[in-house]
Amino acid sequence: MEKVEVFILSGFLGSGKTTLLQNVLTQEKEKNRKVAVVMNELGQVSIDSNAVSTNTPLKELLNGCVCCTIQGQFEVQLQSLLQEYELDAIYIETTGVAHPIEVLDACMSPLFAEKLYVQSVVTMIDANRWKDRKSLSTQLQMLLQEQVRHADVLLLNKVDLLPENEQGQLVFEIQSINSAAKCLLTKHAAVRIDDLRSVKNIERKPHERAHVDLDLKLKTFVYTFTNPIDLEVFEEWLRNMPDTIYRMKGYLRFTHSTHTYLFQYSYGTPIYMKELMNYPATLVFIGEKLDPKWMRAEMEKIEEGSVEKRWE
Ligand SMILES: Nc1nc2c(ncn2[C@@H]2O[C@H](COP(=O)(O)OP(=O)(O)OP(=O)(O)O)[C@@H](O)[C@H]2O)c(=O)[nH]1
Repeated sequence: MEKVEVFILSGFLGSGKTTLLQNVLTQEKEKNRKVAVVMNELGQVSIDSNAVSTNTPLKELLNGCVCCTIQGQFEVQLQSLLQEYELDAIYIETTGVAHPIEVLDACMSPLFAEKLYVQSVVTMIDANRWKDRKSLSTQLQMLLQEQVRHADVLLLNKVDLLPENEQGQLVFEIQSINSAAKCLLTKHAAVRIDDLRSVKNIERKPHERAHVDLDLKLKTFVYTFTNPIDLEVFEEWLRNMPDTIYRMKGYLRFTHSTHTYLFQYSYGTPIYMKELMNYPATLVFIGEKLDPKWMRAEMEKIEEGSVEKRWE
């Protein structure tokens, strides 16, 4: 029996892992290959799973990181995928703070030795985030380096947002950490699956531990708005929020529109996309020093501010 190919998609919060996943799933569909997805999210609510079409087998691992707290669940999910489906490939989207080697270790369990073949660890890098990484805490800087160091393929993504004359320097920095990996520059994670394959067998290096729960002070916070909110009030809050909130994603409803919007925020860039379906207005926040009490009060202020705006 052929082993099932496994791709581990790693990379910091908001670097473009889900965008890459959508790209490769489209290509796999064109090739008529049967693939499954394992999606791991830090928070207890999944937003990204809607990016995977309903006919792709999907296992979600919420509220923890495969690389530390929920390794056991991960093995169970892999096992059930292998039992339920005849697969050509499995794509594993890790949380933005996962250590790639620890996820790899989980796939290398003796349980799967005869069934899985880990094709590559692909690390997405948000070009501007990398450039300004010194503004992150020391632990997060270390994690970013580790994600680069242990990749087989490095995708320097979002180069559309980076001046062309700065690209060379970033590639140089990244390659000086990991010269064996294949390094590609991408916009919206546009890459051919074959580029994620055909990599040399890289010797796995010993790694520094950087766990979500133990070393990093990253927390998640989830909030559901009861009523539509005012876009200006919300954006005012975005401009002033602490810079230790690294990632937000979820659905929002605004007073100016009847639509639900998919909202994505990573590294200073908010994106709103009209949704065809109506989802609850639930927003997931990921950051350091996230105090739930303070966050709840802030979200309530946005709701109150939106009501006041209506009466102005
Ligand atoms: N301008 C620009 N935006 C991009 C690019 N790639 C992805 N994005 C946007 O960046 C945001 C985050 O992308 P995702 O693919 O969700 O990132 P992720 O790594 O899956 O995020 P997490 O799962 O939260 O860690 C989304 O709004 C994407 O549309 C790119 O090359 N250029």
